[in-house]
Amino acid sequence: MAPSRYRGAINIGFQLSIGIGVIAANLINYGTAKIKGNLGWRISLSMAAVPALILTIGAFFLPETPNSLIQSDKNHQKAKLMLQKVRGVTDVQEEFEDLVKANATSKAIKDPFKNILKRKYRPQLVMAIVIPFFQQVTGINVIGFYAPILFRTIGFGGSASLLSSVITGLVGTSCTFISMFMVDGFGRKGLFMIGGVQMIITQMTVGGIMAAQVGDQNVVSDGYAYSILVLIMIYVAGFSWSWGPLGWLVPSEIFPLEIRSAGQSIAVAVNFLSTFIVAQTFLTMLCHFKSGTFFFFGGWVVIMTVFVYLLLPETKNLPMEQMYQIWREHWFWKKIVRENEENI
Ligand SMILES: OC[C@H]1O[C@](O)(CO)[C@@H](O)[C@@H]1O
Repeated sequence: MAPSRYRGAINIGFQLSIGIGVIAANLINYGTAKIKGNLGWRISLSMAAVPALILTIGAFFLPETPNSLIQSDKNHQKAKLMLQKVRGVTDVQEEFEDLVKANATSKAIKDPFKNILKRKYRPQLVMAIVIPFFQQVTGINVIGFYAPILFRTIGFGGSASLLSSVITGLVGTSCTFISMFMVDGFGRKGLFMIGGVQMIITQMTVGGIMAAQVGDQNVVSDGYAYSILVLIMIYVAGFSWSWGPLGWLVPSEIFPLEIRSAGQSIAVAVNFLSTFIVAQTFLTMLCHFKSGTFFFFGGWVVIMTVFVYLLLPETKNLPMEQMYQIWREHWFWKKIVRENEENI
């Protein structure tokens, strides 16, 4: 329902909320870690139930949306009244008719998972898989999990964990906020390129410094330690205005209605699966690759930046109904989707 001119900004609210949640969790952990005895971790763990509790109680007071009233075919008049209430105006006829039409269309859709396998949807299927995968192999969660140890290793001592939460939290959230203002004007591809280059340079440089400086004693000079801190901040900034929000936004806007539910499910499943795999493997990877870990993820960012440059069309400001055109006009995808146009 978001107007196409603001679709990017509104969608980025999702990643922004994740970022605010991460800051809140980090600060709670920092505070509870100071509690003596073994009460700290219990408080920290149980605080995770607070947002869930608010949502659960809130659900009891949540009114039906106009959409769900139309969907359940209960009462169109009630749906219209609800739409008027939500919008705060009485003239909602046009939007109401759109909703009824969209509902009829979505009811007519059968087998979205079978549809998405058709050749004409190949670009969308590829994007549904690779974009969330790429978001995770930027290595963001490795930096997030490993940052406290990294900062301690290079000599930041006790303040390391607060420092890392400030870095991954405040820098990240502010840059996601900036992304909200840039995404519909400047475009998705530009942000992907800038963030990608930032992450490549910073990861390669941190890897280089770690390889050259961290010996058996695990100490680096102050100058190098501060350089690593600044480099990690630039890396987090790069992620937070590119792959962080856009890794959710782009898959959400490229699927036509016929495959939207399947496409979104695949994208979210690939994201969580990739997050799980990276989280489960990065400790072993750090033990074996050491500073090579930074080159490994940096290498992925090179691949994904080239991929976006060559294979992802710009999607800013385009109404969702016209999105199918971008593949027909694209130098590569047109060969895949056009050959099969008679099969639409
Ligand atoms: O939402 C996508 C990703 O962004 C982060 O929240 C970091 O800002 C990650 O923890 C998550 O995997």
